[in-house]
Amino acid sequence: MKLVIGSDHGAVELKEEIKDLLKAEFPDVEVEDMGTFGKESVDYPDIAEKVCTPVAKGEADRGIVLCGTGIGISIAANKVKGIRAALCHETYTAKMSRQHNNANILAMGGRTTGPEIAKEIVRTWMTTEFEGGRHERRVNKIMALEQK
Ligand SMILES: O=C[C@H](O)[C@H](O)[C@H](O)COP(=O)(O)O
Repeated sequence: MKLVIGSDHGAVELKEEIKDLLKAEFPDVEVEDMGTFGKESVDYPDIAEKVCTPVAKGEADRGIVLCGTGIGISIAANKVKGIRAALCHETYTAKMSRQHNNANILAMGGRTTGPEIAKEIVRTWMTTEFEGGRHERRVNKIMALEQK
């Protein structure tokens, strides 16, 4: 699996924590960091585009996007055709975002979610599969909205 990750200046530390977790616990996952790499202020829609474009094109399987709250970057991510981004603050929604919504992007906030909770969310999100069935019909309807 290939995973792309990116954050604005509001979550650069959380991004590093998550990369460390992925390296330690998911060594088979290829991780590409799309930035930002410092504390200088950047615009989260630019980061969302950098992460979501390869996922939408099928060049990466999944992505993780981070900003101060996770709100702005998840809104931006969901504007990219083919993206289903889920903003998660705890593990239940992370699990459901995979089982029911087949989320291909996980969004979190570096100013709202502590590193240990965030790591649990990532573990859950990385290891939960889409259930399909009735959920597939609904996800297909979500994707059909992009054509209207
Ligand atoms: O939803 C947006 C994110 O939380 C941003 O990280 C936040 O708006 C950035 O704010 P500031 O420019 O004040 O650091």
